[in-house]
Amino acid sequence: MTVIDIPGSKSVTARALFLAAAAEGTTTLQRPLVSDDTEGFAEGLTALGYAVRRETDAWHIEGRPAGPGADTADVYCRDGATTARFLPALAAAGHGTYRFDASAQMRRRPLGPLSTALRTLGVDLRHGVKDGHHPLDVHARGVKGGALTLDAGQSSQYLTALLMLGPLTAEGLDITVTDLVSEPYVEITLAMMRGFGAEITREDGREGRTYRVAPTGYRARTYGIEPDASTASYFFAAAALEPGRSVTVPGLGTGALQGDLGFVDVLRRMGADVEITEAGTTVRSTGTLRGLTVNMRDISDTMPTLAAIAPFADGPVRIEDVANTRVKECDRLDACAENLRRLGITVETGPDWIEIHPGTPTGPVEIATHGDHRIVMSFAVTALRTPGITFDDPGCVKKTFPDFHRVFHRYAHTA
Ligand SMILES: O=C(O)C1=C[C@@H](OP(=O)(O)O)[C@@H](O)[C@H](O)C1
Ligand SMILES: C=C(OP(=O)(O)O)C(=O)O
Repeated sequence: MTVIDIPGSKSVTARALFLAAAAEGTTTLQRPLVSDDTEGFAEGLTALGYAVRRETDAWHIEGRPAGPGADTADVYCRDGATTARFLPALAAAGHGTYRFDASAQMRRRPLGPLSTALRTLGVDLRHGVKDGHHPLDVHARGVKGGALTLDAGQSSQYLTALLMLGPLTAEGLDITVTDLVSEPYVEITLAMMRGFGAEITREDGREGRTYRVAPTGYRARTYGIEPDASTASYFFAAAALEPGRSVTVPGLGTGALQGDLGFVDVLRRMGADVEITEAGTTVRSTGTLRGLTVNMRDISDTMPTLAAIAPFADGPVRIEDVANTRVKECDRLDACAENLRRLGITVETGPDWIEIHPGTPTGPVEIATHGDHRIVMSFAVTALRTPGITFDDPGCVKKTFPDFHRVFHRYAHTA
């Protein structure tokens, strides 16, 4: 049995940074993820005039309930969509003029429905180059609140940004959602907001579901960040793939917030032995890997993980309802298909699905990563059983797991 210590959750760290910045008092985050995305988020907060003090295993943030300390700021969001989508909402609650920009990769990713929603709330928000994309300018004068309707069918992050803004408005916010992907991420948001003192109720009506967020503000606290479930998926997949192996991830158990831990249920359906306790999760290979059809709308960050082990299953693996993976760091359906085909595997794709047929991936092949950390980490799992796999940009794992190659190599070479 191999025990793997997985770094902190990106999604939990990003939310915790937002909530801490907006809270009354000083918050300590224990075991935050230290990676390009979360360092970019913390730097964004610093640019906006928040005091963030970083120690090795703890980050301390002085909250500013009235909003950013800076009157003007240039915020560079790097590749991080949590930074690029959450921070403009935080800034909107203050008073000042803020410019947000991002990497070329993030500039390509949409945020139109979030911009429209913020404008509906009276925020003066202007796009610099292309409507619905970074860069953007926010002229913030506080947000009164009110009601709005949101289509979060492309990204749940629009909803998370607005929900987290809710307690900072003068009168509260009612958000009616007509469509929603990645719903478990919204559950993380709600649980964490409540943990920082927010009050939210939910009503399901004919037009959609409405979240009512009260204008309570947030309270500072000490908050422990759980390990990243999407990162853990590579190790769980590796364990399921290789007869005789098992992986235990401590700290990701029955109380985990992240929906992506549900990836182990997919592995269980494929034949792996899975045990989830309060203390952590263990996946063991049974020597069987069955094909299946699976809807991954809720856990689509783990779609590439499954695609990368799919050829080793005894029948086709069909992954459905993952259209939004086309607007991530790259078009992940196309990137998975392209690389699997280069490895000699038969693959079909549609607008929101991919079907992968059994086969023996064959190198040498240089994986086209498209600068996407998940393409690298997923095909590193394929490489356990495929000699000759290399990557055109192995370093892009820094987005969420800078130490991935060392940790994965050590896993691969310990029995
Ligand atoms: O809110 C979050 O922390 C995230 C939500 C998901 O995005 P979408 O809602 O855009 O699918 C997920 O893919 C992303 O990695 C992190
Ligand atoms: C899609 C991802 O990141 P984000 O949307 O937070 O940039 C991811 O980490 O897979």
